[in-house]
This record gives sequence, structure tokens and C-alpha cells, in this order.
Amino acid sequence: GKLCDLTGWWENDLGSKMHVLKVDSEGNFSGEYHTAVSSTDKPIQPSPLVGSQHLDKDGQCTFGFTVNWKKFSDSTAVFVGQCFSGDNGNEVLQTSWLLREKVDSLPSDWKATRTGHNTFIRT
Ligand SMILES: CN1C(=O)N(C)[C@H]2CS[C@@H](CCCCC(=O)O)[C@H]21
Repeated sequence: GKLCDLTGWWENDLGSKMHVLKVDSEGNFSGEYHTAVSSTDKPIQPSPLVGSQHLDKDGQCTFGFTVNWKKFSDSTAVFVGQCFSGDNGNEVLQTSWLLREKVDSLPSDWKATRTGHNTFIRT
């Protein structure tokens, strides 16, 4: 199928948007994550993301990326996923993520990592 190029704007089922600026010849990319929701009460700002995708010829590539919420939260998210070409030709990103929040002490470490899964489509 068509090569899955992550470049562009994507939106997930939480209403968050992701902008992938460009993918280089090695599959590395950067961009910004515009989260729709947050567990902090500081004003939300776009956060930088860096990642890497496979450039397989079959198009349905796997990828991973990291989001640093440095502007408003002491947390970091990592995403892994695969790009699928939907039946009507549209692209869908199936992702799983881990969100690691900074906690005050080691005894609280057990509650610091959340996980979930999200689907992104092109906006
Ligand atoms: C909005 N989100 C989203 O689109 N996700 C896929 C999940 C995983 S990253 C998290 C947002 C974290 C915001 C920063 C913070 O509150 O620590 C949540």
C-alpha cells in the first residue's frame, strides 16, 4: 500500500492534536503535541515531540515518540503504534502510551505511571 508518512496533523479520540513536522530519510521526526486535557491546573501549551518511524515499503509502519510536557507538567509520555490504511484509504494510527508523572518520593513511585491506548486520524 501507500507509504505511511506520519507528516501532518492528526487528532485522537480525546481531541488532542499532533503535528508531525517532517520525517527524515532515517524515519526520525519531530513535532508538537497539542493536548486537549491535562491532570495539571497550569495553562496547557503545545509540547515538543520527537520520534522515529519505520519506512517499510508495505506502508503500514510502526513508530514511537516521546512528548515532554515541560511547559506545564513534570511528566513525560511515550507512544508506540502502527499506521494502518483504512478500508476507505484513510490512515489510522493505533497507539498505546505510557504517561509518567513525577512523584515526590520513592514510596509513591507505584502510582506514577498511567497507560492507555488511542486512535489518531488525520484532521
Ligand atoms: C491528553 N492525552 C492524550 O492525548 N493522550 C493520548 C493521553 C496520554 S498523554 C495525556 C496528556 C498528558 C498531559 C500532561 C499531564 O497532564 O501530565 C493524555
